[in-house]
Amino acid sequence: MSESFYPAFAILAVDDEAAWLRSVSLTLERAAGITHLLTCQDARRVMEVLDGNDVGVVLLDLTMPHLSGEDLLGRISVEHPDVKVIVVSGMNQVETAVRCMKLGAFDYHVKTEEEDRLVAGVLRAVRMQELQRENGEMTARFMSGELRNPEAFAGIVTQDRTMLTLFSYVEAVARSPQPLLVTGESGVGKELVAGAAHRLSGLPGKLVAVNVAGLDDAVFADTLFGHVRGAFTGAEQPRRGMVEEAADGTLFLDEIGDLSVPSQVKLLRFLQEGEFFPLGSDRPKRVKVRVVAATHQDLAAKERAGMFRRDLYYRLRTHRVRVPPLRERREDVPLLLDHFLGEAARQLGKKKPTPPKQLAQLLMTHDFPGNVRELRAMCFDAVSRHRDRVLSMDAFLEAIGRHGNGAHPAAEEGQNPFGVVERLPTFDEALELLVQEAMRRSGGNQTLAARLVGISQPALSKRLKSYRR
Ligand SMILES: Nc1ncnc2c1ncn2[C@@H]1O[C@H](COP(=O)(O)OP(=O)(O)OP(=O)(O)O)[C@@H](O)[C@H]1O
Repeated sequence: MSESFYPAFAILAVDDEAAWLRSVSLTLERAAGITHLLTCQDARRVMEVLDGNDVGVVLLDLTMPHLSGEDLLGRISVEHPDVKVIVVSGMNQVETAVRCMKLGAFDYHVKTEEEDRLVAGVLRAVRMQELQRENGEMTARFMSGELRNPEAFAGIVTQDRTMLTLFSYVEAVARSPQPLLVTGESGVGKELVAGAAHRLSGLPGKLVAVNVAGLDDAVFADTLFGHVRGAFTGAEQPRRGMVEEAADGTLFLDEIGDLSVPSQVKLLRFLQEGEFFPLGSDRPKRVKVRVVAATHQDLAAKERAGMFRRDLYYRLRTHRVRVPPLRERREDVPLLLDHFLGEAARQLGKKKPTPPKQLAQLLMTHDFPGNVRELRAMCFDAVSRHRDRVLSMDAFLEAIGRHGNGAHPAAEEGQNPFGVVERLPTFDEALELLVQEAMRRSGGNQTLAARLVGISQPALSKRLKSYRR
């Protein structure tokens, strides 16, 4: 069975009339892209089909020879309670509808109603089934605490518990067709998470990344949806958009918080309908792509401020993860340091340098506003300057502003830390507090504590001794 069948489970249509089965199959495929459909004309075979296939939704006729739809509904509710049954009856009778709902039907439709309503009902049942499955899978994954495919995260170096829980979540929702929203500060590794989500999705198509920041609406539409020949002056050739490039794969929309409001409308329409119009064309195209969106912005705040459409926001955050900043997982710093020193040495054709013992400890005291990207850049800079066997701390000290050059960043920003203190400490008290904090941050390492506050180790040691007296 092709991977691109939608949805992941089958929809079983049961009716003794072959013409209705044909018509409903065509309608569901055309209007909702549903291609994973089984049909059954003989009511007596339905339980056997359910036992032998992964069926999530059943469309059930009520009046059939041999076995009534109501009897079947009762059996399905008992033997396959997770399956959503939509009764599609020839009769518009309230009493029958009420009886069916009591027997466990998910929904009740009448054959003569407009087909849009049935399609919407089927999509509701599909979504409900998907959510139920995702929920079950996530619970199982969290309970076991194990990753089924740890290799999908191999490029993401971490030992942090929050990150490992995030991996379990991403794995659990990876096969969902619904969007995944990845938030977190710049440089935390959001793009790496998107890559893992794609690898785990099992989708046969490509991962296509588009940075939507700064795209005006026309460029956004052209980039995503492409154009036909002659769509605008200069459009001499038709061009496929990124959505088509990502068909049966993943479309990664980076910096989604910067999307203009008109472009938000276009994206929402595509997410809701699964179809789009290339520029200059009035023929809709339909493709299946999984959307993963990322932003370093606070989308909830943007939504509250009216700068991000609420409907799109809720659609995008169906599944969501927040990648924590590096300062919230400082124990990752030594691992990442080792990883990037190795990577930098390989790329620069050098032998991997040995870092001084205190380096990791020093870096763990830094807040890394630029997160993992900042640490990576520091390592590359240090390795490119490196000559001797042991790596010099200087490049790192410079990068984190501890080299005695220039003022402390807090002072530069006009935020003197003593500004908030009611009673100013005396000079000696302030020094003692500073030394204590440096010792705390350096984990009791005097050499490192001395570097943090810009004095020599013997001078620090002398002060410590004087405090003990
Ligand atoms: N845990 C990690 N292990 C190894 N490399 C990482 C890790 N996290 C981030 N990186 C590396 O750091 C750099 C920044 O990561 P990435 O581009 O994924 O961040 P981002 O959150 O998408 O940033 P932005 O918001 O600026 O787009 C990349 O070179 C990436 O490979």
